[in-house]
Amino acid sequence: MIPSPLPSSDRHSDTAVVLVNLGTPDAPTAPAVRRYLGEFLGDRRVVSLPRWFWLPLLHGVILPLRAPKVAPKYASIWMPDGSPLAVYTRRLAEAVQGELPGVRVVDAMRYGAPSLADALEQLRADGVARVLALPLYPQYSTTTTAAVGDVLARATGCQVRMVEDYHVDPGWVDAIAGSIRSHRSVHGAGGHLVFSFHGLPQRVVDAGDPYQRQCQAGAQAIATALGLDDGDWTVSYQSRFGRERWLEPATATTLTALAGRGVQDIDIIAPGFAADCLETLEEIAMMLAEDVAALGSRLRYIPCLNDSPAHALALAAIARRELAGWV
Ligand SMILES: C=CC1=C(C)c2cc3[nH]c(cc4nc(cc5[nH]c(cc1n2)c(C)c5CCC(=O)O)C(CCC(=O)O)=C4C)c(C)c3C=C
Ligand SMILES: [Fe+2]
Ligand SMILES: [Fe+2]
Repeated sequence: MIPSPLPSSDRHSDTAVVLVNLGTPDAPTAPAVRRYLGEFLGDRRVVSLPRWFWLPLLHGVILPLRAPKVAPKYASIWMPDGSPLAVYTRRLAEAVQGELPGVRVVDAMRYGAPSLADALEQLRADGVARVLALPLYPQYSTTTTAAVGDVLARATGCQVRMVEDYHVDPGWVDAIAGSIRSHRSVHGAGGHLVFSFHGLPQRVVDAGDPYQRQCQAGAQAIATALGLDDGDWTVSYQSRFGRERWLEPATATTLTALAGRGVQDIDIIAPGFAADCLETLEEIAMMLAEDVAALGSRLRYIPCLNDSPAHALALAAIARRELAGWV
């Protein structure tokens, strides 16, 4: 990875903050989607089926079928500078850099490019001694955050720490609440607010993953900050993949029930995603919005925090606090 040009004070800093996101294809084409999904779904943190069974199925059946189906969806959300997830993550790192002079801030991806392993190697080569990794997953999961930890554990030549989660961090809760408030001040308050989080297999949560508990606690903190009554908001889970049981209720089911109850305007936000991506822009803002419209209601999507100043401030505060305690 070629680091972006930075003021010399930052380039020569002995401390770095790495914002780590999931990753995304580098083009909206079937071969690029296949490469990306192959790396992502090939990680045993994400799919823990026995390798002898899963890898032939993944590469022989799932990827050849899924990549050509998903590539046009990526094409429908692609930005002039690339995949939204990559573009917003890069801009967010620049915004956080603005809040943390004297510390070098870079972005990296767990799967695909710019790869986290390459970023760590580059930082070490540049003489950085301390690296604070901030996975852009507000809620901890063994499927996502721990997979970042796997790469960090292999880093050599510098000290590495990781922020485990920030699901009820006051600055982050305020940033999300502020974004909902300003959306509602422009469009009016919808009849109901849905917090839609990426789903997980129920089996993963049953094995002790704290993800669902953190999603619930975070949504509750945001609802409290907004002064919402219990009946005015719902948590749901989207993006089911595969045949086993995933967390419930499913976002699609929740939206159908709300529209069926006659709720005209439904606001929806996805606080598990730091940056807009396929799962928000295509799945929620396009597909689910169409489904809701067909039932005679309106789904109003509130974007992720992306590279907003409030997001940069919240993440910079988390990083500053971690670095201050690192003596
Ligand atoms: C077993 C499969 C999956 C698990 C477990 C999973 C957990 C998980 N994922 C995110 C965040 C994102 N996922 C994204 C895309 C995506 N996720 C899966 C599967 C699992 N995710 C697939 C197959 C895909 C690709 C799209 C598709 O084929 O439908 C994305 C968006 C990436 C982008 O390029 O825009 C994000 C972000 C979390 C937070 C999470 C566990 C908590
Ligand atoms: Fe996912
Ligand atoms: Fe999806």
